[in-house]
Amino acid sequence: MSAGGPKPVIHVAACALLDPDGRILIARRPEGKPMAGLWEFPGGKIEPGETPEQTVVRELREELGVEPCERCLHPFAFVSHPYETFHIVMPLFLCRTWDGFARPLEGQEIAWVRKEKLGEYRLSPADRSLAAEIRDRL
Ligand SMILES: Nc1nc2c([nH]c(=O)n2[C@@H]2O[C@H](COP(=O)(O)OP(=O)(O)OP(=O)(O)O)[C@@H](O)[C@H]2O)c(=O)[nH]1
Repeated sequence: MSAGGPKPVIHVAACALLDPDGRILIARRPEGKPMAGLWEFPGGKIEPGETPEQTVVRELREELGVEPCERCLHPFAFVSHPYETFHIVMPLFLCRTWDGFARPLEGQEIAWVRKEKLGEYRLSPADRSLAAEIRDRL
């Protein structure tokens, strides 16, 4: 692709798990992955044929071993953000109910964070406006 040419648009779906104490789960991208070390909401790329809800259910299972029901996923916000080599479009769901105990299954670090403290973590650039939305609207 030539510099300044069109960038691929990547469709991702992510979820903020919210516990009864009002804390939100974020995960730190492990070494070896692009944007390693930055904190994000659990989720991943939407595979062909998947709905964003199905992506979130699959990724939460793979990454954290938790099982939300699809109807527990509430659309909260979305981002459309230009990165250097791609453009990300990502809905963020909110989930307060799930089965299982969230644990890091893919070598990632996880943290349960109060909404006021999200800004203290080094978030992926696309997620910074989402953290502000959570702080203001939740
Ligand atoms: N999961 C997730 N990805 C995000 C967020 N914000 C953000 O910019 N991204 C970016 O969106 C892309 C999603 O890729 P991913 O690596 O999580 O997805 P995946 O597990 O399906 O991909 P892989 O199997 O290729 O590793 C990455 O470039 C990631 O940095 C977020 O809050 N959650």
